[in-house]
Amino acid sequence: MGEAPAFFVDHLENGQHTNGFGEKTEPEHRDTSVQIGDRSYVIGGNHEGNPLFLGVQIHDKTTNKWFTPTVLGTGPKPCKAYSAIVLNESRILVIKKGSASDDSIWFLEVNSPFVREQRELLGKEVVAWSKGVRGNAEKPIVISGPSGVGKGTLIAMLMKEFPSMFGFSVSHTTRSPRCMEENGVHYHFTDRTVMEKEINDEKFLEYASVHGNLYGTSIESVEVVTDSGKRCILDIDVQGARSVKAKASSLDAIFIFICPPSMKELEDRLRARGTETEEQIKKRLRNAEAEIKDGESSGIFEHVLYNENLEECYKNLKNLLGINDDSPVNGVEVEGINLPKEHTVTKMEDKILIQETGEATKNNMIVLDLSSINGGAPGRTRGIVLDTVKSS
Ligand SMILES: Nc1nc2c(ncn2[C@@H]2O[C@H](COP(=O)(O)OP(=O)(O)O)[C@@H](O)[C@H]2O)c(=O)[nH]1
Ligand SMILES: Nc1ncnc2c1ncn2[C@@H]1O[C@H](COP(=O)(O)OP(=O)(O)O)[C@@H](O)[C@H]1O
Repeated sequence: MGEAPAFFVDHLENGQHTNGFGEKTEPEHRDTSVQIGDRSYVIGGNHEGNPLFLGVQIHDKTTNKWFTPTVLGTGPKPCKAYSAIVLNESRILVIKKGSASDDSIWFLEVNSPFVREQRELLGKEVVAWSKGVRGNAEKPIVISGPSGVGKGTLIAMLMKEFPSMFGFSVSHTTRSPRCMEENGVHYHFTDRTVMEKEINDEKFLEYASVHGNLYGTSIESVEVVTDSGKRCILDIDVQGARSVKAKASSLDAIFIFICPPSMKELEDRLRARGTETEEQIKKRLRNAEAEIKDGESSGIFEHVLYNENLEECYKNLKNLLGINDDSPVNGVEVEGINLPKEHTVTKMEDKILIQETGEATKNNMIVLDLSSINGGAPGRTRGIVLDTVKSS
């Protein structure tokens, strides 16, 4: 603290603070800086010597002092170069150049409500990272698997650990409620005639007859989750998954199939659960063989998880969704934003124009529309709308 890092002295001498967007050019490593009020934020290098964390340093003009703030949230890993631009007095957009497609847009919050609250709480200077994700990138998750494999258990674990991140699409069914099942929470329990009428009225995204009962996902049940800003989880059978996948107008979802370690174990779990009659158990086990075969070989499911050890399977599910133990707050795996390695950045109101540069380019432009961004630290900044404008 107090001592100016060498790179920044250089940078100030270069006088590159014209439009709140700065960049220092060194062959191997580039740092960037932006100015908000009396403060300059330098982004680059490592944070306090940790090679896994991108560094943040602050220079306060009024005191002419340097300091390293406490950095909250899982931030970006260092890379060779960054662009940064001030969005408003509380947020800096940081773009990693040429980095992995799901890791290029970040927000450094320097004076957001969360940062102010933490600053007060901790009694020191605080900034916070939040990863940017595309508005349409948080794909719904379709989970299928035979009865008793553990779908409900895994979904309940996700929802419990990440209540603000995931929402369950509550299906309609004509089967009777089990004890402990609540109408509107586990299922919308309904009559066959009512449900058939609603299916005819196009109120359902998909439906199927499973183990002798009708099950279906109403459009409304998915909308309720999406409107709440959460990522929708659907627990549906293989037929339902197939029809969701087949419809072009349907959900662009991630399809996961859960497999049991063996038929014997599946039977043991179903019996131990004690929610079905002997006849129902037999029917479910008969159907399970075909479901597993379909799940593993139909091409519907991009991911097959084996639920032998529950904790292990849950960990694998979280990994698959991009949530791991190192990033408990930052959420889900999303479709990334592929930024050109060489580019310039310009801000026009709520839009960020990223213009591809360099010899071998076609001068395409990427437009980030930030007018609908939401969320933020702690967690992701969602709602980025991205458009590519190809030069003719
Ligand atoms: N197609 C479809 N299947 C569903 C829906 N809701 C549940 N299912 C499936 O129906 C099957 C039976 O579900 P349930 O009676 O709750 O029994 P469990 O699988 O043993 O918990 C499971 O394979 C569920 O994935 C739905 O809305 N649509
Ligand atoms: N990996 C596991 N090992 C042992 N029992 C499990 C495991 N996963 C789930 N269970 C148990 O198996 C039963 C069926 O799980 P459940 O989540 O109801 O399955 P599904 O929703 O797929 O029908 C439950 O009693 C649950 O506690």
